Amino acid sequence: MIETRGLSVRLGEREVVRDVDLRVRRGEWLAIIGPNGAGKSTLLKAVMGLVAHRGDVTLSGRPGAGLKPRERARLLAYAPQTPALPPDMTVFDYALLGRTPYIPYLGRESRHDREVTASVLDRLDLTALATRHVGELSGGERQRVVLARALAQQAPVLLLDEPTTALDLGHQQQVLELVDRLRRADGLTVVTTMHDLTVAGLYADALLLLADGHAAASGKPDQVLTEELVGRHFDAHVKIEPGPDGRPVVHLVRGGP
Ligand SMILES: Nc1ncnc2c1ncn2[C@@H]1O[C@H](COP(=O)(O)OP(=O)(O)OP(=O)(O)O)[C@@H](O)[C@H]1O
Repeated sequence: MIETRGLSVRLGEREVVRDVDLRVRRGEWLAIIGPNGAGKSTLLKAVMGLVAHRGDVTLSGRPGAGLKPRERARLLAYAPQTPALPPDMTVFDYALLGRTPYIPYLGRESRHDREVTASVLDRLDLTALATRHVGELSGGERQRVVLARALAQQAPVLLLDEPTTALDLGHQQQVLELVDRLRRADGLTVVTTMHDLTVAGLYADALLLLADGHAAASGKPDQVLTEELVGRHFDAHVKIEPGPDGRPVVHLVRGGP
């Protein structure tokens, strides 16, 4: 479970996240949507404790502010949008870093830690790349390796910053289905930022539309993905229709603004 109250972040002269309250229960998936620069990544970083903020963050009932890094890492895993990867590290060793909250230092990992890591790599189609160096990977392969590290952490809350932007269609589906299975089977709580509004509405239970740092709308996908709200906040001309399962499908209309 994850909750924020009055979360605000000031960067330089600007308040880029303003007074955001959110609540995601165990096993729920919240997708944060919004135009470029709306504050989506900054909001995730504030929840992670990576940027100074005002307001409260509660993780699985515990105040985020008092948590030691190792305690936080056992509660919360995070896959950033553009992480710096150590180029000479192998894919396996990089994913194994996800186990560091449970081991004193790398090299002291148990057989269980290596098994968890191998299993995550397998589920993300990365076993064949396990001995390759991270610096030699394609963009989509790197993105899946970063996700593998976060999943190897086995924390009850997973924060993913645009997790599928570099992925081909098949790997997008593989990643989203895997995360979806984990939340259904294990009660994983998921918060993602996403630009593909149709995909956000397809997988998430709830959407938060962030505009200029504040929560402009929130609710079920069909309450947030309306032509009026999307048109206004993204400055886009769209048509939105229910898909085969009733979830909204967002189409761009040619000749828009
Ligand atoms: N270190 C910084 N100092 C000052 N402003 C910053 C800094 N980092 C980000 N910003 C600004 O904060 C705002 C929010 O940025 P953020 O990356 O959270 O947006 P976003 O919604 O994730 O955008 P995108 O969809 O483009 O990834 C932007 O206007 C950005 O320019």
